[in-house]
Amino acid sequence: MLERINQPNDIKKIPVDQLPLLAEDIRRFLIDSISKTGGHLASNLGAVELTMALHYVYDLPEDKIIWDVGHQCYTHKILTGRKDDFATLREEGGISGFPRRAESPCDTFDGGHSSTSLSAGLGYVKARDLLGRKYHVVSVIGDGALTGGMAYEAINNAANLKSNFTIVLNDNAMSISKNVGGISEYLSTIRTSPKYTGLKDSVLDQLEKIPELGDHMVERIRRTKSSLKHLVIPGMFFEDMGVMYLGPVDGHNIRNLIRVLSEAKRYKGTVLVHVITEKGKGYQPAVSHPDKYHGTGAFDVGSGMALKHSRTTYTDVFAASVRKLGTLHHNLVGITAAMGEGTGLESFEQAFPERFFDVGIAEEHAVTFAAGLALGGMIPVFAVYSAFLQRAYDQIMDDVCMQRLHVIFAIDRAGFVGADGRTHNGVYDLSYLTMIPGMTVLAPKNAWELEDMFDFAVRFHGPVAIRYPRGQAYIGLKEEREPIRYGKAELIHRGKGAAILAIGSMVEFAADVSERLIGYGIDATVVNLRFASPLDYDLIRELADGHSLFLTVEENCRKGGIGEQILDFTEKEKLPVHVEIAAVPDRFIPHATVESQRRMAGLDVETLTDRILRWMKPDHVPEG
Ligand SMILES: Cc1ncc(C[n+]2csc(CCOP(=O)(O)OP(=O)(O)O)c2C)c(N)n1
Ligand SMILES: CC(=O)[C@@H](O)[C@H](O)COP(=O)(O)O
Ligand SMILES: [Mg+2]
Repeated sequence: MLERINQPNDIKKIPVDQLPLLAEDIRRFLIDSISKTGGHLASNLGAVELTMALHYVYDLPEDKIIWDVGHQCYTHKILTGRKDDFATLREEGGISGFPRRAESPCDTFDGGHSSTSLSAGLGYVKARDLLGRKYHVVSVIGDGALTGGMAYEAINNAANLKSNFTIVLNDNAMSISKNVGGISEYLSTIRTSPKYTGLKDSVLDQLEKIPELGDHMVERIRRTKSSLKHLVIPGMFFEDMGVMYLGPVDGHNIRNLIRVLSEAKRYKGTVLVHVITEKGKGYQPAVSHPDKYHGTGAFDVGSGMALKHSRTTYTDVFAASVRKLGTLHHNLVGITAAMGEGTGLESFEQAFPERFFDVGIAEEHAVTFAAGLALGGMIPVFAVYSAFLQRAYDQIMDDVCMQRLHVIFAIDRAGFVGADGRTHNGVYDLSYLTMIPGMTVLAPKNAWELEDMFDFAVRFHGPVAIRYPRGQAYIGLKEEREPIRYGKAELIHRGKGAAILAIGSMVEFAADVSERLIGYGIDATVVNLRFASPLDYDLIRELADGHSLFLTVEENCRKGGIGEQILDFTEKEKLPVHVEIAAVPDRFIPHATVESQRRMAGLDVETLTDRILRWMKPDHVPEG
């Protein structure tokens, strides 16, 4: 059946009663394909029928389907002619794991970060109406993404709309972990309420009874609900916000989905179709552990076991540290914005459930919530991915830093992240955090230093951020373990001529570069900066004597990074040293392996070595 799908709208040539067979084929394809490349398996398995129904009802690329986050868009990619590209999913030069407008005219909004689809959809709707165009706009949002504040800002803005805007709520009761909070409880009440059952039947019964869907169908349903307002009516929250609610609908019954979506398409106003799906559907290991298969590496389909086993990660080190600190400090609390598993904070949750807060996908709230906790006498640790913290910039600045509050930011995925690509690369935090007055920013060179930095951060008073990369923790330079002192760098090796000033993940590279340089007769100094803010200007000033070259190395963008700050300092102080800056260039680096992304940015041992040789030995001919 899948061989009949080669371009957008091919699905419409398949009779409705055969669509379940196509769904089976798609699921088989997804499991087989993702087991080889890795990817977001469970969310995609759950959204197969929903995506098929959307493609059946709407005309692409004229109509616009906007996927929230976008991690569930694989069936959409298959149905729009990209099936054969799945062998390259999330690989360098291959298709992205998220919708990308550059990849297909059927991708209408680039995804990656959560809770944006309703705002983007409403923007399309307004543009359509103003320009007198006729296409339809559908935003597909998960129950997890619906915990994000932007979604409500958009719903608020969509009130009283007089033209069609369809929101599909794909509710599987899961974020990455189990969805939590008030909205999740509300949705669960709708799903399970006995009062709802009768009403659900009546919605579908009415649709079933009408052979040709009447124009006024939705209005009739709305009137019926209004007259029953004194009961607990499913979706009344949305209705009260001015959004027509349809559902809940079984998200694996394609025929019903097509009928309800066709009806929603006719409605003049904002309509929300509440679709119930099962995350991981069709693959038992993913149904049993949707969190583990939310995003996965390559795995064996038979056993469900991962093909690669990673060694201790920085996330593991953080998890152990924060748990230990939780035992020592009874006022330490952990906060996550729906990333308990990814950040390792779930280990703290197991030990101290009453001191753990999953606030939903609400990074802005998490930061100001932490500010309140700090003022109330707690030591909050907000564990968050670097790229997602970007959302909460104003809150970090005004609510935490201006009030000099002791909030600890545990910033995971700082640096390149590989397969998720440019939306998830955490290569801006050193710039956006160090420019805030009073913010202390650290980055560890290895596993032990991360532990030491958390000990330091808990004893510190004031806002403090520790950033560390995705993946395996570096276990070299174990013997270099000077105590952490505020604003002080660690001198790993004192040489002469050239000094490499590196931070975090790049200290390992600096050590490798210095070893290579020995072969060229250069005894380079190696500095582990440790603090990005405040920088150790005393040491920098001291090193300017005896070194004609500084190579600064950071896995962060050049603009506003530590390299620029050191260059600025040496110029202001008129220090007799040339500063070479190795940092992420001024462009978005696409998905690839982390090694390759670093190479694209010039952050690899060969390039760094060449940069020093070019300065120290002008006759040097670069390798390759
Ligand atoms: C701003 C932001 N924070 C966190 C994430 C990480 N994240 C990606 S998907 C997801 C869960 C989304 O749940 P839901 O919308 O219900 O989709 P499902 O996976 O259940 O299909 C989270 C927390 C993100 N992409 N963006
Ligand atoms: C879609 C999304 O934002 C997350 O699922 C993300 O892909 C997780 O990344 P990690 O694999 O680094 O936890
Ligand atoms: Mg969900």
